[in-house]
Amino acid sequence: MLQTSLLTKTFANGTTLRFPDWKVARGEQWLLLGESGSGKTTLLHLLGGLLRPASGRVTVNGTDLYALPSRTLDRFRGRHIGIVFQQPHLIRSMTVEENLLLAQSFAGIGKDVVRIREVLNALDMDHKRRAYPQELSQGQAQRVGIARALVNRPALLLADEPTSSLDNRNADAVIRLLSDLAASQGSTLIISTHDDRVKEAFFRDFMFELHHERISDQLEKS
Ligand SMILES: Nc1ncnc2c1ncn2[C@@H]1O[C@H](COP(=O)(O)OP(=O)(O)OP(=O)(O)O)[C@@H](O)[C@H]1O
Repeated sequence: MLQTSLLTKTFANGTTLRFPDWKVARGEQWLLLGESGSGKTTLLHLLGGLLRPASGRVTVNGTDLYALPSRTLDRFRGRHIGIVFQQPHLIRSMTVEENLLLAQSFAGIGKDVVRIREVLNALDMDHKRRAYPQELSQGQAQRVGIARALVNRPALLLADEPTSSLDNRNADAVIRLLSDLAASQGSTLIISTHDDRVKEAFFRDFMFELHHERISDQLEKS
């Protein structure tokens, strides 16, 4: 369902990152590993249609992302790709529910409050749907970020260091939720991390490892 070929990214200062090809099948759960600066965030942004590559291709469900005009790409991302960022970046003047309604509206999907409540319930956050982001704990805000990524039932769910600001208990809960929710709705999941807690939780799954500026190793644990 996800395929990259000959991907490179060049930044304004001339830094070029090169990524070998990667194929991910529908419903698989992967960890993207690598030390700080190895390119994990860059690769996730390329996969999520957020960062145009200098060359190469990203195909999601048969669609060549960067061949789409930018407005069509935005709509495609809203419908098919959910992204959990390191910090949830919720809109502070909007309640939890309004933040999720906005995600539906960006995807061109009509208001579906039933779906919003279903996702919030799954994350044990329904009681906070009328709360504003600044009234939430870090762990709660991160769960709203996950709800926003899941609300449109994305085929592809990308999470960039989702546990970096969380304590052990919350980190554990977030990983379990991401994994269970992705599995229950058939989403493909990719989590970037250098967090050992995540590696331990994902010992049965696939790993793609980045070393400095290139992905040099692909491991499959059984
Ligand atoms: N906008 C930019 N301009 C120039 N160089 C950049 C830019 N963004 C990233 N880089 C460089 O690209 C490399 C990869 O960065 P990236 O943020 O993708 O790494 P990472 O593996 O996600 O790191 P971390 O785990 O610290 O978040 C780094 O060497 C970084 O300095």
